[in-house]
Amino acid sequence: MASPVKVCVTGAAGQIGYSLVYMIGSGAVFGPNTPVSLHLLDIPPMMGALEGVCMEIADCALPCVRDVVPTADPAVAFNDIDAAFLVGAMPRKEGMERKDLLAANVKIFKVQGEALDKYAKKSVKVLVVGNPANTNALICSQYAPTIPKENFSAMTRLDQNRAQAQIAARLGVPVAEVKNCIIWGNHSSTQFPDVRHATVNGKPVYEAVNDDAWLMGDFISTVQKRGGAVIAARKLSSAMSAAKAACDHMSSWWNGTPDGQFVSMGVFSDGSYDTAPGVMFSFPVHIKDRKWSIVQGLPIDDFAKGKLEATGKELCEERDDAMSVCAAAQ
Ligand SMILES: NC(=O)C1=CN([C@@H]2O[C@H](COP(=O)(O)OP(=O)(O)OC[C@H]3O[C@@H](n4cnc5c(N)ncnc54)[C@H](O)[C@@H]3O)[C@@H](O)[C@H]2O)C=CC1
Ligand SMILES: O=C(O)CCC(=O)C(=O)O
Repeated sequence: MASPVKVCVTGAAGQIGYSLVYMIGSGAVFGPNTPVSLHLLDIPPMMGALEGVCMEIADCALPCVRDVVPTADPAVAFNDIDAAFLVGAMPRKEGMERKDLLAANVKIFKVQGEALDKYAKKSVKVLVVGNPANTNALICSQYAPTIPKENFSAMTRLDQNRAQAQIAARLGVPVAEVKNCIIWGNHSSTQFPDVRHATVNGKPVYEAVNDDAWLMGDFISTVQKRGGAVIAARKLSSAMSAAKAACDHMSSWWNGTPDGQFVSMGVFSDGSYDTAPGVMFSFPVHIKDRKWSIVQGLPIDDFAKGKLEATGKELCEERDDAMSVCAAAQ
């Protein structure tokens, strides 16, 4: 058997962590024949709960799990890792926007960026899930200057999955038949879920649905507000679906995207589609050999242009706020 992929999950004793470590251990991300070494990080008061999670991983008897390292020390958690799922952060409660978490959570990602820089492999692939995910990923990368910027990403795959599921439900087709839904911008209520380039069984979604008012109205707001709707119903934020999306994101990054298909990831903007360079903007990307590239040349109409501008403006504001928080914490 190959040598294990060393994978860190932060916030491993939390809600998302509980589903995520099982999915990684089951082979859903790195493959059913690839052993994994699970490095599980949480804060000192959660070490008891984390021990329980470790007992359960053992009791699952997962063939892929080579070893499990529970710890509250980032130096141990990030040591020589190949992949990181940065989940550990405060979730929002009812009535909050994700950016309300910025002041509390951005400092975590500064400290973890510094630790990744010191202890992780330079090839480490970092997925930030903790909110506000795009801006946390930006800060994390900023404090890890010896790791290439391309190795940091933020999760908008849950939004992509939500968009795909909404279209499938509307058309009464299996979800796998819907392809190439795009999430542009921020993982927030300004995100732009865009199905202008999506297909269902090869046919354009706009033709198949044949209801532009819905696609440009309720469809978009349903996806934008889905996280809040789950909080209102569960009194807790999305966890199972978030863990599944994190696995989908890392699996696409590790294994690549099929020809003709793309996925959405928050990545460093290079100014494509007139977005602000340097913010972590969600774009459609192709992935090959563990390298993503932004899909170029998609036509952007005036409606889409306005949406991209609004979400880009919010990302620039979040970036400026986050920089002030980090500067004040020096
Ligand atoms: N990008 C996305 O699509 C989504 C993002 N999220 C975000 O993911 C984050 C985690 O959500 P849940 O698991 O539901 O929260 P949770 O509160 O159940 O778990 C968070 C865990 O992180 C730990 N933690 C806090 N600070 C830490 C640190 N410095 N180092 C390591 N661990 C630390 C906590 O002790 C806790 O065990 C939240 O910020 C939430 O908003 C949630 C769903 C989707
Ligand atoms: O909306 C939230 O803050 C909860 C978690 C999340 O980011 C989501 O469900 O999309």
